Amino acid sequence: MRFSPLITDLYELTMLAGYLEEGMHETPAVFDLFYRQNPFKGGYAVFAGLDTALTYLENLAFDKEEIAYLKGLNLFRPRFLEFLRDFRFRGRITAPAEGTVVFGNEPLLTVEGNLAEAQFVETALLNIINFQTLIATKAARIAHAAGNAKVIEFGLRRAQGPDGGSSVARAAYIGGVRSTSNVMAGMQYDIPVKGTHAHSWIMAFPDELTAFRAYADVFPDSSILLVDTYDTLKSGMVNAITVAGELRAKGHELVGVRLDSGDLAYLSRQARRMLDEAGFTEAKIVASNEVDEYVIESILSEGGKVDIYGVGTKLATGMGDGGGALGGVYKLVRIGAEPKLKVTSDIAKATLPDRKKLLRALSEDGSCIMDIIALADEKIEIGRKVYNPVNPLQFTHIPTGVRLTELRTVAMEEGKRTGSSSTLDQLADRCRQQLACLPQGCLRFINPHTYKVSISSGIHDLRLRLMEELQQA
Ligand SMILES: Nc1ncnc2c1ncn2[C@@H]1O[C@H](COP(=O)(O)OP(=O)(O)OP(=O)(O)O)[C@@H](O)[C@H]1O
Ligand SMILES: O=P(O)(O)OC[C@H]1O[C@H](OP(=O)(O)OP(=O)(O)O)[C@H](O)[C@@H]1O
Ligand SMILES: O=C(O)c1cccnc1
Repeated sequence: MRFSPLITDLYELTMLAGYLEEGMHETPAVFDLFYRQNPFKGGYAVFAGLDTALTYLENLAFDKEEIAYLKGLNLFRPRFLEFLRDFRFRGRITAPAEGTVVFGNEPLLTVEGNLAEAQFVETALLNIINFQTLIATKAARIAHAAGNAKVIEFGLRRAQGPDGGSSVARAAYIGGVRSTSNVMAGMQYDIPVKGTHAHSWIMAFPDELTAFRAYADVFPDSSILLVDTYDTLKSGMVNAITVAGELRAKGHELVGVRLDSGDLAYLSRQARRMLDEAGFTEAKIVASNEVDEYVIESILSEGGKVDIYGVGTKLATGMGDGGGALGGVYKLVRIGAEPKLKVTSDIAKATLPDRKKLLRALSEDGSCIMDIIALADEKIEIGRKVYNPVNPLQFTHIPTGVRLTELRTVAMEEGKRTGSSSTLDQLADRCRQQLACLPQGCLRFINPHTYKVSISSGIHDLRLRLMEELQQA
């Protein structure tokens, strides 16, 4: 799939033209992509979007029409337009695998290349990684709340445009949502497609029973009937059970019913009772209507009997406190041989300089203990002093008995992928396994436990030295 290189902010192009004029375009540079606060005021994020980002980078090239369009802006010199003809990304990408659980301040993607290519890809990489990571995280929260119940993604109609809808389905799958109603995403990413029918199907027929019978006739082995058009318990459930009986008499089974309004806890309990009493113990109950992780928790706390949640708007738009968008940023951390620091009066916003590695300390049973951000060539040993990245007065030591693993690998070298893509199932499995290894409190929605992310003494000392140098300058 080709992404146009014009999927960018104008300033990436003006800076690129400027670097060319200044003769800086070939200077080696390193950028880190990271976010500061976990989305949804939650305890973690699920990294997603890498494969999409690599596809973008691998195919990055301006075609004739795009260059002609830029020429028509009367902004750029001919030499720059000429330069764009052979412009490609030939750098290195270091990143965690998709589905990895990550935290604020951790370098996610590190982009190394010449200043021209490494700067230019900022906007597109942020667009891809911010959105998919946000949605994978929301999906993981919803799937966690749902427990043994399954979740179908119903969000296309409320997603941020048709392409946003496809990214939603992909990222939601990584986060633990098992299927989508989005047929294009099904074809593109081999995600199982699932669905029921709308209220308009019922309204198009003279009455509800006739509508149910007609649907069941066409789909005798895959009907989920929407029971809330008139009255869920007095009409919808009664008619659905009639049709379930008729189907069984012909050797078929009703797959289930869908509730789309009212108190989903109460209605699902009643619907379950009615289905069971009529002998349809295997028929599933699907619940939809502005469902999110909080609604699911509430339904479960009241003994709701939902087998499958259909989740649309709140998943597809990453809605929620601290949601809506992931605030990932892209910062220069090294240029030429010099580590770089962006300082503000707020140390929490000062960037972490230089090329880094990201380590995770695991206990013997694989539980996550803490993450450590260190300089790429720094030796990190058990017992070493490490610092809180936003409050260097707080420090701790890497505990004994842990095993340190590198969370990131080189995913692209000289503009080419270093390995083949994983399947979405492998990415979703990784996410599930990693969430199971987090401290339990990180998964809770209200005031989650803050997972410890520390910086090494190497980064700490380098940051202090650079800050002092800047103050003296
Ligand atoms: N047991 C429950 N616990 C918490 N929230 C619930 C429960 N049951 C339903 N909800 C949520 O309450 C809200 C119900 O909203 P509202 O009352 O506007 O819908 P409705 O009138 O039932 O349906 P509609 O307006 O779509 O016909 C939805 O967001 C739904 O997800
Ligand atoms: O509520 P969401 O999580 O976004 O899930 C998708 C919703 O989309 C459909 O109805 P739509 O909202 O189009 O109309 P309706 O609810 O008024 O029938 C469906 O019936 C769900 O209610
Ligand atoms: O198949 C469904 O029931 C469905 C699909 C999209 C949105 N709401 C419901």
